[in-house]
Amino acid sequence: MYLEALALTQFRNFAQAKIEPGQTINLITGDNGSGKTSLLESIYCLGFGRSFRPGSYRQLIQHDQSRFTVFARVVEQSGQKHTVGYQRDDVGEVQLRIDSEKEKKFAALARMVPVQLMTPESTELVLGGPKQRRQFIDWGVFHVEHSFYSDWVNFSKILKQRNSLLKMRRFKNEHAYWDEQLASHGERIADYRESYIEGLSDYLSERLKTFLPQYEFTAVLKAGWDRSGTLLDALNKHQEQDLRYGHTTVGPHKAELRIQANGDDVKNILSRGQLKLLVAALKLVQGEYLQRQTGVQCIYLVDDIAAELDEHSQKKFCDALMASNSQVFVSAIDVGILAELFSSADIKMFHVEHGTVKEQ
Ligand SMILES: Nc1ncnc2c1ncn2[C@@H]1O[C@H](COP(=O)(O)OP(=O)(O)OP(=O)(O)O)[C@@H](O)[C@H]1O
Repeated sequence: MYLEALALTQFRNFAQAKIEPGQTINLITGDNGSGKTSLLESIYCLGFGRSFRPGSYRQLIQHDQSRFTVFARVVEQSGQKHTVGYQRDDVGEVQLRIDSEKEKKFAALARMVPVQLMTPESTELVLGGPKQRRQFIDWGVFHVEHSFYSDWVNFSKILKQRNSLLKMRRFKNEHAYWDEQLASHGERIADYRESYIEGLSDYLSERLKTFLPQYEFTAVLKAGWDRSGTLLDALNKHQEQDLRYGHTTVGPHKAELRIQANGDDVKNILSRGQLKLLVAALKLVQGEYLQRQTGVQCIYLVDDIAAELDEHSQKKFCDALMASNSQVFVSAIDVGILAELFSSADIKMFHVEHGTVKEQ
């Protein structure tokens, strides 16, 4: 899929802005503080319902205004078009629209706008805690396996209930009911994740052979409990411990994806630039896998491509972005080397200046 039109109202420093992006490479240029990242952020909001930058949603609303709106016309692989709209006001009220109809669930919008983001901070995916990697896997599973979402929502609700009972030490009487529910959703979540990582692994190995050929990579998924037994058994076994800690210590919410290079944690072995290339590989293959499994193409948002990548690495990354045939939005201060890197692509250029954007 791709965005045929994007319109922002009172979003960050944009009072009103409209663009008609190209189907492949879109270069967004402008000085520091002009609004390049904000433009990418607005697209990200359609896919995630929140920003990738720290702070509250209120910071997305233009100063002295009371709401922001992001609107897009989405073209599916089949050629079918839909309009999607996301509005949020300063008291947190959210209005979602798909084809002018009100929509209650953000997941419906997210499904229509699969977005992958690369920023200089994206290395947190491998340097940060396991939650980042669980979110990475879950993005993929959510878009590939549609029944995952209801298991995930139910699991999260029950986990919250179970944890509050554990905290109040009122767990014992009710535990059988909660544990059975939690275990059945949890087992399914683990199965989905396992088969997703299994499917993704071949694509990842291939991509890493080009990106970082000097290393042998492995990606091992730990389910969050010992899967030689059931989750129900693990919950029973850890009940004393859970009561002591006041929360559930086993289950898919404790899953971890361990990525190693030459048998060592990538954190210990790769340079900053190599880590960025690894993360680029992870994000690219998620898009590739999504397309293979569902026929849907995701949108790549790339903020400041040059940061920490040498020219050789930038070329590998840009070549892979072009080969994906997906819609890509790349921000940079000036066109500089980007025009050369993307010279074989059909490029559309936009220039941002003080919250206004013009096609060039
Ligand atoms: N809610 C808001 N209302 C109005 N202006 C805002 C709001 N939030 C941020 N800004 C301003 O919007 C401008 C654009 O920021 P943005 O991060 O998008 O710039 P950029 O072009 O990506 O800059 P850089 O090249 O430095 O990364 C900044 O000057 C910022 O102060």
